[in-house]
Amino acid sequence: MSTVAIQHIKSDGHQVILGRHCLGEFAELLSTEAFSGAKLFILVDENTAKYCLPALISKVSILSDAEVLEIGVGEESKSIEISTQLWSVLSELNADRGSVLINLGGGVITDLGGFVAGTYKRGIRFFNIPTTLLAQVDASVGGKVGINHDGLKNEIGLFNNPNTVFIDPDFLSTLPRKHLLSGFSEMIKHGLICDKDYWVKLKEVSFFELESLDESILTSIKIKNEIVSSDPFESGRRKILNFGHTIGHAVESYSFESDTKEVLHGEAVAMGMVCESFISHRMGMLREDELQEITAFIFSHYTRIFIDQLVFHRLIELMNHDKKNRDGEIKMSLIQGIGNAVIDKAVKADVIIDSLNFYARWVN
Ligand SMILES: NC(=O)c1ccc[n+]([C@@H]2O[C@H](COP(=O)([O-])OP(=O)(O)OC[C@H]3O[C@@H](n4cnc5c(N)ncnc54)[C@H](O)[C@@H]3O)[C@@H](O)[C@H]2O)c1
Ligand SMILES: O=C(O)C(=O)C[C@@H](O)[C@H](O)[C@H](O)COP(=O)(O)O
Ligand SMILES: [Zn+2]
Repeated sequence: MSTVAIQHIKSDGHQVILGRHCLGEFAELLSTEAFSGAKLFILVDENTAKYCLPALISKVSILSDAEVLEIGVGEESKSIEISTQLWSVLSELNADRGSVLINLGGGVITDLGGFVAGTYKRGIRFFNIPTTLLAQVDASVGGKVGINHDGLKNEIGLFNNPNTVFIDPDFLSTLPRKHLLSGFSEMIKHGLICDKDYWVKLKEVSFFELESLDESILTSIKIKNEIVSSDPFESGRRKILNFGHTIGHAVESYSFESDTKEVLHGEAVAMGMVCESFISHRMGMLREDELQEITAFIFSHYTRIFIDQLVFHRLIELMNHDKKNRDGEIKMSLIQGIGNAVIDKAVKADVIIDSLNFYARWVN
């Protein structure tokens, strides 16, 4: 959109509103009868408190009276301990069923905040104001909320939609490049699973002029929104959004328990997409040249994550916990050519090991 007019995208019973200046609509909404007298709470982490909260309050002045709940930065905060602390603080501050939680941050804040809002007193209203690329194009939309548990990603959670999602790409101006790239990985996924033209366009994206990203942010939100609206509770088609995640989540979970340096969600998904493209090729669904095209593009943006061959079996153990599995088999979402995903494909451990070796040894 290289700063297109504000977009209103209808979702499952709520709206996603996108655009620079869209927060003016949030200010209007909060001054309506539906929110009159409601106690307002804003959930932030240390970075969004510093980089995003002042801008939010200056654009939505009613929020200057809101209670700010600040948590530590990073994936570790997506935990039952932090959830418990937030439930307690809400209770101490007399939050009632009419109260409202505003999640201002990346995917950690929107996943955790949506979970806390959905469970506190059996559910209070909440808004998402995503401030990372990853949360703007993926995490804030679709209603999957939750926390990690026993070292497993998103093991506990709900489907719980916000009242409205307000996406202002201006927030991205302070986001470090590694987090921009992490979000870009989910955009690549959107192209690979259902839009070949978009995949081709993404090859031209520049991170030096952030405004040039706006058009792609809109495309990604439309893709994600269309998929989740067609299958909100992931009984079938929605599983295509999990392409790259069977292996990606196992790598992230492994990074929690090992000395490996922290692996960001999008980085792990980028690795997962290379491996799962290899598996798609091995199963006769993806041509060799397409596999090479995907792999070369991903390696041109992301450095290789090193995982010792000796722990490949541990990754398989972690994959045995994936939510898509059935009948004791690892079930993956794969691609049948670029732009076309398929679901529920049973994949044997030896093929997964081969894909991890392909990733570890790939050279252009
Ligand atoms: N629910 C879903 O559908 C869904 C989809 C994709 C990912 N996720 C989840 O999202 C999480 C990852 O989200 P993320 O990548 O946004 O991580 P994050 O929330 O940890 O944010 C990344 C970093 O950016 C900082 N930050 C946020 N906004 C900023 C800004 N505007 N300027 C400067 N710094 C800023 C944060 O403090 C953090 O350090 C993972 O837990 C993943 O599982 C959920
Ligand atoms: O919205 C979805 O559906 C997704 O799968 C989007 C993913 O990018 C996201 O990482 C999601 O949180 C994964 O969910 P999970 O069910 O595999 O835990
Ligand atoms: Zn993801």
